[in-house]
Amino acid sequence: MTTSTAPRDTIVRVRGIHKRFGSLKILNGVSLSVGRGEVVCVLGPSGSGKSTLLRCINHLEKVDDGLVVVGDHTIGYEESGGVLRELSERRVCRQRTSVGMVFQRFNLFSHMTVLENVVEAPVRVHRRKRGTVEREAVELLRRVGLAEKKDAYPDQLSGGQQQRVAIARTLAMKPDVVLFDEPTSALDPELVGEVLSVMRGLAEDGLTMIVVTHEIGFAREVADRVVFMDGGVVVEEGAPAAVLDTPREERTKAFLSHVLH
Ligand SMILES: Nc1ncnc2c1ncn2[C@@H]1O[C@H](COP(=O)(O)OP(=O)(O)OP(=O)(O)O)[C@@H](O)[C@H]1O
Repeated sequence: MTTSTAPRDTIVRVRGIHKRFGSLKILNGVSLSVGRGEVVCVLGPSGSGKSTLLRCINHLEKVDDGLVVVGDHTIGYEESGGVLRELSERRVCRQRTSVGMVFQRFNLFSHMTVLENVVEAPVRVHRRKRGTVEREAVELLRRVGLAEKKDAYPDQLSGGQQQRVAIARTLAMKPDVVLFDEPTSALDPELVGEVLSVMRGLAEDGLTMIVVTHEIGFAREVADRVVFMDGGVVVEEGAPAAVLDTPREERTKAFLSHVLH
């Protein structure tokens, strides 16, 4: 958490995005700005569109309307002569590397060691030198507390350890922002704490994070801002204490009383 009150550069701008699946409207004009180094936790009931929002931010889903700007890039588009043109899938893939994503299911490559899992994408996608990437990967594994497991295979690790490797793998791409989609929901309860503790450390180190979570305690403690979504819109947002302890909107109150009791 950042205690400074100085204004921060905005790194992510989500502008009025709409997304439907068939006749179902899932996002109905969501806007969100995230400052560099800011931690934003997104809360809301099941089906409110939280995962879809993250998937639209990194263009895993294409929006029907609206724009997502990360740093200098309008995700999925390039500007030429004041006109936005859609990028080819190959170029979107490269652009997408500025937006890291940690999923509920970590899907590590089972035939690769922990170190190989972390090194694979920077070498393949960014075509960086393996030696340099390996040194950085060991440092990242140290950061998530798993340097001693670098030669292990995923099935030799607990779920919590695999998720920590997945976090290191995401960081290895040096993203401008990391999206976490319920990163602890698939874990046994006793393994949740170790992943949240790694995420808390990354927040303290100044990583820009958007975290969809049901962990209200984490949101209260680590978030700079909490965003409450329902029905595909942002219902309320603000400092964690304001949204969680003195919510203004009835829908936020109803959700919190349901999850906290
Ligand atoms: N690819 C898809 N095709 C059709 N419907 C989808 C697709 N992806 C999501 N949906 C639907 O969109 C709605 C919102 O889903 P989303 O996963 O964004 O919600 P959520 O707020 O993250 O919920 P949860 O907390 O349960 O993960 C759900 O009703 C879901 O079934």
